[in-house]
Amino acid sequence: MPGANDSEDGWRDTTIDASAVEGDPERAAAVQGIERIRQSIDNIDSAIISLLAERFKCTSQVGVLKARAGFAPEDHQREDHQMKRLARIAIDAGLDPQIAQMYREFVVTEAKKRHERIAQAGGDPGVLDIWA
Ligand SMILES: C=C(O[C@@H]1C=C(C(=O)O)C=C[C@H]1O)C(=O)O
Repeated sequence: MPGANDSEDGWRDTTIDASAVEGDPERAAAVQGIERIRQSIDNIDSAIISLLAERFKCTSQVGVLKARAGFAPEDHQREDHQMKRLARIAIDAGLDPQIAQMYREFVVTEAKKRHERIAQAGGDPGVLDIWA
């Protein structure tokens, strides 16, 4: 396909910028549309990163309370509840619930790793590079 290259990681790759237009009006319209949508994608990514920072601040605070009270990092009953809840929310929102599960697995696993580090430091959250 014109304009597509194989990238190092094996994906077919096209850099979408003015050079991708190649004098073709259909491509020019596509590039314009993509650039407009990318503004919203960037805004969404900013919001997600800010929300993740807040989530990790919260889970680290839970980690401190757990470590000081002698509780283990994991609570599988809470995780089961979250799994079911997020699957329902994803389906209602029109999102593949597998994506919600991948998100949940990622954040919960990272939260528990931080709980372990806090517990090993005797409940001191300062052990984390940054608070989150
Ligand atoms: C943050 C907690 O600790 C762990 C991490 C969880 C999370 O990231 O949401 C959920 C359950 C626990 O396995 C908690 O118990 O609330």
